[in-house]
Amino acid sequence: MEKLKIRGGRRLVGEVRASGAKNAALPILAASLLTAHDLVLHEVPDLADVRTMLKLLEGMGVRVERSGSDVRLNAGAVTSTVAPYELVKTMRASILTLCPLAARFGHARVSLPGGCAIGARPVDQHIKGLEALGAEVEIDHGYLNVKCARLKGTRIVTDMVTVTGTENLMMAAVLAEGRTVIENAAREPEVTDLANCLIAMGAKISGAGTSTITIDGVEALGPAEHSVVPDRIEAGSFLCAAAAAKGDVLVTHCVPADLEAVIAKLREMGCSVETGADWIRLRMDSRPKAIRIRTQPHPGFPTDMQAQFMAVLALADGASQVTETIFENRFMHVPELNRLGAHILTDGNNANIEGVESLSGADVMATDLRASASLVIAALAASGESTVDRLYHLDRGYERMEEKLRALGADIERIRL
Ligand SMILES: CC(=O)N[C@H]1[C@@H](OP(=O)(O)OP(=O)(O)OC[C@H]2O[C@@H](n3ccc(=O)[nH]c3=O)[C@H](O)[C@@H]2O)O[C@H](CO)[C@@H](O)[C@@H]1O
Ligand SMILES: C=C(OP(=O)(O)O)C(=O)O
Repeated sequence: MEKLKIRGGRRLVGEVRASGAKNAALPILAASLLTAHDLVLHEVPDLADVRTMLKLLEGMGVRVERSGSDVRLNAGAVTSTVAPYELVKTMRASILTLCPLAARFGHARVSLPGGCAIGARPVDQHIKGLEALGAEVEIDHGYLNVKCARLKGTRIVTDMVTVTGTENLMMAAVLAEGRTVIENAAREPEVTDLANCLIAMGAKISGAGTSTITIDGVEALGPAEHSVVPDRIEAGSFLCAAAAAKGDVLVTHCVPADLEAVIAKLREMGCSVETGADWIRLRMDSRPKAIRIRTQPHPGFPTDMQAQFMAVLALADGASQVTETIFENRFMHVPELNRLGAHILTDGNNANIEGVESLSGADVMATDLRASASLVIAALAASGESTVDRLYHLDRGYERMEEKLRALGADIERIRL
């Protein structure tokens, strides 16, 4: 068992580089199934979720060569179109293999991901869209079974904005016959990054990054090389760490335009934030101001930053309100933040945060990926020692987080029990 031991109260000063984005790397790795040719990727972060996706693809017969953050994939000799429960249960993003498999091979058997800590997270929009493209989808024994001839382009309007839903359907449509239009599409930068990779493979896609994506299907895709976009959520997490613990931190290898809503809220809290072409510098020396946050699909404030902001707002001068509109159960960090001395009350999807002057170290437990980052941030700002348990959540989505924080002056170490 591994835990993080953090002695808080140190200012964070220095430079930290964001890794490639988990949420872009995962769909792009799945996109390798769409071609018999090599897909060469750069900036693939070394994360538990990436390792799970590579294991899933290898299990299907995809050849994977990995060297640091470079990965070469070849799905020229796929032997299985099954995504087994044992892997899917550890990573919901496994559902992203569903549409590439159906589009290229005409069949797939993918375990239903099921609910998770932050909410029920159904995949009905993925299924509905794939059916509209002409596939037959059946559920048996917890698996989605898909059969289809060549998919046929159509107009799809999703009931809500869904990120992996948009990505999955875009991957189905690239090999379909004719034109597909996805309305109410997610506009997240990771959707655009996947589209850019697919375009490099020979797909015909326009409108990615807007709510209408148009795809003209092609018969086959070719080889490509692509660099995964920087992780805006990791970058934002380091900015929150500096806002909570105080200091002067420069985050490099990031896209400030992808973090507009986050930067606006950091400024509203009183942080000094400067940006350049691919960097963000945050300076903070005072107590944060209390603010209101409402999570929204991109370009609104991201749900994946909600927990980390709550750690900062726990220390604000005054009362803040956070409303979570995307996931029904994404406040599990609240009782743990309260163990560190925060005063947070939740009521449905609202959290009221009565700012306190200081937090104090405690033993806390991570419940999901961003909740773990939130606890690390709070512990960095707290006086005394904290431990953060259940690190496998953190390791799903942060590459060498403790090393990167140590380089900024944090007193943090991973302990093995
Ligand atoms: C791997 C990845 O990229 N994960 C991100 C992705 O998750 P993910 O793609 O799973 O999240 P969605 O955008 O699909 O979910 C948005 C909302 O739609 C609902 N929904 C979604 C699909 C569906 O078929 N039916 C349905 O009801 C979900 O339960 C949720 O309430 O976007 C989320 C929202 O920005 C982020 O928090 C996750 O980090
Ligand atoms: C919720 C997240 O990931 P996933 O969709 O993989 O659970 C996340 O990245 O914050």
